[in-house]
Order: sequence, then C-alpha cells, then structure tokens
Amino acid sequence: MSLTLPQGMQITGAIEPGFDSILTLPALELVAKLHRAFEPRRQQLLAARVERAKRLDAGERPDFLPETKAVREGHWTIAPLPKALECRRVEITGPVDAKMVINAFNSGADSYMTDFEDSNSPKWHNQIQGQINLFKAIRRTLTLGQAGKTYKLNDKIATLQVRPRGWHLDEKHVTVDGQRVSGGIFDFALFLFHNAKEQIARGAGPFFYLPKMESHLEARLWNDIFVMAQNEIGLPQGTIKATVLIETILAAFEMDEILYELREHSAGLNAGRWDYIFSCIKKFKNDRDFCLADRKQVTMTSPFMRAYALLLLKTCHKRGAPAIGGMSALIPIKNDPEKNAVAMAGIIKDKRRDANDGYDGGWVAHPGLVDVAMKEFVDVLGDKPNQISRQKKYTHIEAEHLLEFKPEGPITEAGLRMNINVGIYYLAAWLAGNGCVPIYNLMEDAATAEISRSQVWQWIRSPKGVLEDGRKVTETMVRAMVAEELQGIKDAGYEGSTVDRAAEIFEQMSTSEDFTEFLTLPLYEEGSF
Ligand SMILES: CC(=O)SCCNC(=O)CCNC(=O)[C@H](O)C(C)(C)COP(=O)(O)OP(=O)(O)OC[C@H]1O[C@@H](n2cnc3c(N)ncnc32)[C@H](O)[C@@H]1OP(=O)(O)O
Ligand SMILES: O=CC(=O)O
Ligand SMILES: [Mg+2]
Repeated sequence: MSLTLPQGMQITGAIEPGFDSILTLPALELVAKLHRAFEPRRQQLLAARVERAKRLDAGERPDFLPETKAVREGHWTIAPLPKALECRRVEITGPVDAKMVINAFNSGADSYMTDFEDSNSPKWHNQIQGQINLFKAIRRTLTLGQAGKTYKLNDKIATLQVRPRGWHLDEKHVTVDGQRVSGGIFDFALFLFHNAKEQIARGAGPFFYLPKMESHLEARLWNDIFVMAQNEIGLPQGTIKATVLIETILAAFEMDEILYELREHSAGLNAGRWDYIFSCIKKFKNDRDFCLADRKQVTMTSPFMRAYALLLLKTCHKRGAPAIGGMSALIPIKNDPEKNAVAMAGIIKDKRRDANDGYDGGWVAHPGLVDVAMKEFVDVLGDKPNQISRQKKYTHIEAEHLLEFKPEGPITEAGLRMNINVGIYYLAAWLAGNGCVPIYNLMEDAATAEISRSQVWQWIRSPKGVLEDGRKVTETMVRAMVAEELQGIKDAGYEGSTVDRAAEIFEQMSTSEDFTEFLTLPLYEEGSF
C-alpha cells in the first residue's frame, strides 16, 4: 500500500492494513510542520542536557534557579480545568494494544492514561496500531474477540489522557528533510489531528501526559508546540491540557516554572517515582558519596522521595493544579491469596498516604487495583472531585531535602542478582515488542528496568558499591552473574528468542565505561525495530 506523503517526508515502516487511516496526508503535514518548526529546539535542549550532565559529573549540585525566582514567588494559578479533568482520583495506565485499551477504559477508573512511553515498546507496529486502537475506541467502534471472550467498551468509560514519547526518542521510521522526527511530536500530532475535535464533541478533550522533562525550557517547547498545533487544526488556544510527570531530579527544582510555562495548558503534575529514582542515580552516578541501597529499599518514604512528593503536592495546590500520585509496582497476585493480601495491603498503604497528604488522585497498573485505590481517595475526598482547594499545612522543603539520598544500604547479592535478572527479562520482552511485564509479581516497565541497570553500573564504580558481606561489586562479578542469571532464566523455561541478546546488551550496558543515557536508545537501534 502506498501513501501520499508531504514534501520532504519519507516513511520506512511497513504500511499494514489500516495504517493509511492514521498516516493521512493532512495528519502527516502537521507532523512535518511541527518538525520543521521545533526540531532545532529539541536538539538544542537535548544538547543542554548533556552540558548540564557534565557539570553535575564535575560536582555541581542542583538548586532552585535564581533567574526564575519571580515565577516561584509570584501569585498566579494555572487556567481553570475542564470539567472532564476535575475528578482524577484513580488513573489507570497501560500500553496501547486493543485489549488493554478496552479493559482500561472499562476499568471503573476516573481516567485512563494510554501509554506510548514507559509501558510500550515503540515498534512501528505498536505505535501506529496503538493510534488506530485509540481512534476506534474514542468513536466506540473498537471491539476484540480473544480467547473466547468478546471485548467492547462500556457506556461509561474513563477520561482519556495520552502519553507520547519523551524528548530523547526519535521515530526512526519517519524522516523529514532527511532527519528523523521526534517520537513525542509524532505521537502527539497524530493523536491530536485525528481525535481532538471528536473528544471535545464527546465532552472530553485532547488531554496529554508529558514525560521525562528536565527543565522548564523543555516544558516551554511543548507549550509552543501546543500553540502552533491548536492554530493549525483550528482549536481555541488553551484547549489542549497536559499533566507533566515530575520524574527527573532536575525538574523537581523547576516545578513552579514548568506549571508556569504550561499555565494555559496545564492539568497539573504527577509524581513519576520510578523514572525519578533512575534520574537521581543517573545524575549523581559519578558522585563518590552517592550510592543507593537495593532497589526494593528505595521507597516513597525514603527521605529524598518523601521530600519530592511533598514539594510536588505543595507546588501544585498553590497554583490551583491537580497533584497526581505515581504508581506502586504491586499488582494482583493470582492463585496465592496470602501473597495477594500482602500486595493489596501495600497498595492501600501507598494510596492512603498520598490521599492523606493531599494528593488528588493516583495511578494504578491494573484494573484489579481500581476499587482498592478508589476507596482510599473516597475516604479522604468524600464526594469532592479533588482536594486542590483544601487548606493544608504543607511541609517546607529545601534543596537539601531533595538531595538527601538515603537509604545507602543494604546492598545485597540478592538485590544485585535481582537487578540483573529483572533487567535481562525486561530487555528481552521489550525487544520482542512488549514494554510492560509482570516479573516476580511486580509491574516492570522501562522506568523500573532503568533503575535495575543503572544501579548495577553505579555499584561497580562507586566506592560504596559494597555488598553487605563485604565484597566489592566488580565488573567480573557482574559478568559472572549475568551468565548465571541468564542460565537461570532459561532453566526456568523462558522461551523467548530475544533473551540472549538481552543479556548481551545488559552486560554491555552495565560494564561499559560510558553510562548509556537511556536503555531504550540502543535497544531502539536493534535491527528488529
Ligand atoms: C513507571 C511507569 O511509567 S508506570 C506506567 C506504565 N506502566 C503501566 O502502565 C502498567 C500497565 N500494566 C500492565 O501492563 C499489566 O498490568 C502488567 C503487565 C503489569 C500485568 O499484566 P498481566 O500479567 O497480563 O495481568 P493479568 O493477567 O492479571 O491481567 C488480568 C486482566 O487485566 C487486564 N489488564 C492488566 N493490566 C491492565 C491495564 N493496565 N490496563 C488494562 N487492562 C489491564 C489484562 O489485559 C487481563 O485482561 P483479561 O482478563 O481480559 O485477559
Ligand atoms: O512514569 C512514571 C514513572 O514512575 O516513571
Ligand atoms: Mg516514567
């Protein structure tokens, strides 16, 4: 099948049946227009990340920006929220395949964040089929017959929000004037073009979640894209609404500024805890004093995580913006009621803490968690849609609290092996086209896998990377464990064909001198993508 493309655009991805309904000329013209207008700035901002990282490697510590003090101290709020985004007590998230889309819309959650990002492996098929699934779901025509079950949408469904890819990712199958387009702009523009007006007609709107930003200038870029896109397709300015994930340590120092940049388009902030932990490891990887304990010891009550969560909450409510909590990795455990009860108790504790702190809602990974999480928010909110205007005594947070990186121990052999094992499993799934998997009864996605592999890299290099039995974590130790864990995965019956390559990449990434900025960057260059 051949497509009519805008001048200067090339598409190398296979055009499967139905893809032409998304890859239409006017939709691609919007992609090309946004690319030409904003790609130089995206590249400048990515280069600025590299420069900042060099300064951090040299010992600079982040702080609140002197040049934006007036924004932090000024009296302003974000624009009023549309009705459809007032009540977000429980938001379910998940990748864009048809069954997930239908189940998430039907889950009983207030909102559904459909994910082209952390939980999605960005194969060309997944990206375009995902857009088709959303196009049909919005028009209530998405159905599926699978395993003797018929899937269709209920009359009442969750409010949709869409998470495009982060600034670092390209869409390599689409070039304009010989340059790859931004994955984020591609996902955003196609969704907006096809669905914005339909969503508005149905009482919702074009609502987005924006991932992995590191500065308010990156938020300004999204805002400028929104302004141009609204003009291009004839939407009133301010129609698009976006919630920003605060999931990098640097963005935590610019929360006010990020809300300010997007104030006409803002729908608040979300505490993306997993990427946040990863970002802390990445940004302080060369600091001899920085070294976090086993992954499972780093929780929302660890000092630096608690400070971040409380600052996000306070910042949002001061600006009339929703504060949405992140996701516990716990998921329902089938066929083991005792373990399942422990997992549910973990979810309750997590959501209860967020609701009592003052959060307006929080994320869940699985439909089986919606009711449990909902109860915790309803217990606190009663019949109110949110608690933005509730008068609370918010904790004062300083830079030093955000940088209190504890716990530092214990680091255990079991923790090291778990990082390696889960890392190999996850990379194998990602290479096979699945970006979110249950591993040892936890949700694993790109962000949790980033923690695993970056901890291994850092423990090898940090003088504090010492196991509790006194052995230093070394490259030789890790190489041996990669081989053993790979064998263990195979012995346990893993049949996927990508697991050897996954182990190879994991080993290379954790032992190479240079730290790989995002694990998805080299993975995306694999031939199968
Ligand atoms: C760090 C971050 O970025 S967090 C955000 C990104 N992460 C996510 O979005 C997590 C999404 N969650 C998932 O992908 C899944 O829940 C997993 C992979 C963790 C677990 O999946 P499974 O083992 O397949 O779950 P399980 O078998 O219990 O699923 C039961 C049913 O719930 C459905 N389901 C599970 N999770 C979801 C979800 N998030 N959305 C919609 N439906 C879901 C399954 O499709 C299945 O449906 P069926 O009964 O009709 O067949
Ligand atoms: O995207 C969410 C996160 O925790 O990372
Ligand atoms: Mg994330």
